[in-house]
Amino acid sequence: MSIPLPDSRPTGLEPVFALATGNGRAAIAIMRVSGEGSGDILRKLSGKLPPPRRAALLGLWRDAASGEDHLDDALVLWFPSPNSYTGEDSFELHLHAGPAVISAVADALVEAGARPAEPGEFTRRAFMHGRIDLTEAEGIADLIASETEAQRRQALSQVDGALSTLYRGWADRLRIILAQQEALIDFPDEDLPPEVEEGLLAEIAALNDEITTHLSDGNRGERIRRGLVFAIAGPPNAGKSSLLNWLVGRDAAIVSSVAGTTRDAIEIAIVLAGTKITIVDTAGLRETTDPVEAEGVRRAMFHVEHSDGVIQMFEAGDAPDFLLPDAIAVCNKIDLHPAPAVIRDTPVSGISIRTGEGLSHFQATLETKVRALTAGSGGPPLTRARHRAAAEEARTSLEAALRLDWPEMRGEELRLAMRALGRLTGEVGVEDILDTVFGQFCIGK
Ligand SMILES: Nc1nc2c(ncn2[C@@H]2O[C@H](COP(=O)(O)OP(=O)(O)OP(=O)(O)O)[C@@H](O)[C@H]2O)c(=O)[nH]1
Ligand SMILES: [K+]
Ligand SMILES: [Mg+2]
Repeated sequence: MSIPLPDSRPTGLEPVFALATGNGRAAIAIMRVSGEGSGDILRKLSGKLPPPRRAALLGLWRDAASGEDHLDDALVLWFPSPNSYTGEDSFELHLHAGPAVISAVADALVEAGARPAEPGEFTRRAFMHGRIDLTEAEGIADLIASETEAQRRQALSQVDGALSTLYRGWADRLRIILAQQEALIDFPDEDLPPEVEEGLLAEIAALNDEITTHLSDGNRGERIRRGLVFAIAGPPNAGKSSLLNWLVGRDAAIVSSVAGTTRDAIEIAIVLAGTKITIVDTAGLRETTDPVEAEGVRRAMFHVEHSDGVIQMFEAGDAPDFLLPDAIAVCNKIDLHPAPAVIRDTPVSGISIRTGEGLSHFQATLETKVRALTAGSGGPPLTRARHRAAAEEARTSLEAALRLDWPEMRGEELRLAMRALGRLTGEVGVEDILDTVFGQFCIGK
């Protein structure tokens, strides 16, 4: 016989509300309310509670009992705890999206005892009530912010628990390692065969290797999340601004025959190979006495150093002496002169922005580069500096544990590694970072 679950269970947090849909003209606006006492609020506005998780068309009043102030007729969804996004009693009102309707309903909710939600508060509550862990909450924020296929896929897999499963798997293994280490501490080594300690060290080394592999992913998850940056660099008049304009499909930067036209770096985002790419057009690199142009050159060098990739551009008939490491070499104006096929073993893309020759080949080269920078094998990639820091901390402690012979000290390092893994999923010691994580959300999520 199974014991029926209670209809709803109190979670102790005051009711909050927010618009879950965006501003601007729309047919429907969804107002979400969550927290203890949400049922009473819904009863006050609509006079009743609809059956759980079943859409019901109900009239809403400032006070349904007195029939005072009819606010709207809305589709209402009632989600009793724990089967809701937050894990709390909550409900949704699908309102007619007029600003006057929304503000009247918001006023009525305040009058009924709810307060406006903070950014990310619904998801924070979902985390607090154990509905999701911290990596899943971050995945939700990323999914809401996703603009490209690659971002969407990565965020969704994180929401579905890919990172969470990986990190929990490590924590489970470390828990067993720790228990074995405790046994070694409790029973002097003469009582235990040496294989026990050897096996334990092998386990620590294996876990350490996996975390190291996870960390040496070339930052692909972080890159997909924030997008890649490619700088176009080269001498004045190579056609850098012309190439930017071609890539973004509009006249974004000034093109002229005057060498030194571009001074400020011009950054424009496009989507290439399903990935967000910010293209940065920079000032032509040359010695100059003009202080404004010199500042432009300094900024160009900064972008070359801090981008994920460089498109090194030059004119046909004016090949450079050296190529930047890993740069895509592009020779422009092949309508005027032939391009070299390679420079120092690096293949060169010959193009003419004027005639269009070679441009589709160049674009394919760029897409290949983008894929190479974001492709990876094996498990899900970490997607935030926070993940990297905690995984690095775990690795540092595991490496220390491998070096230490004294069981108590090894045990201490293993416990530190355990803490670092717990922080990844938000199980331990994360109070100080919650504001940062959830503060990045929009209001209403
Ligand atoms: N013949 C020919 N001229 C081109 C081609 N592409 C660009 N140009 C011309 O080359 C000149 C310089 O182009 P820009 O795009 O301003 O060059 P840039 O590298 O941005 O120059 P700076 O900003 O001064 O460093 C302009 O007059 C363009 O019209 C091409 O494929 N063939
Ligand atoms: K120019
Ligand atoms: Mg330019």
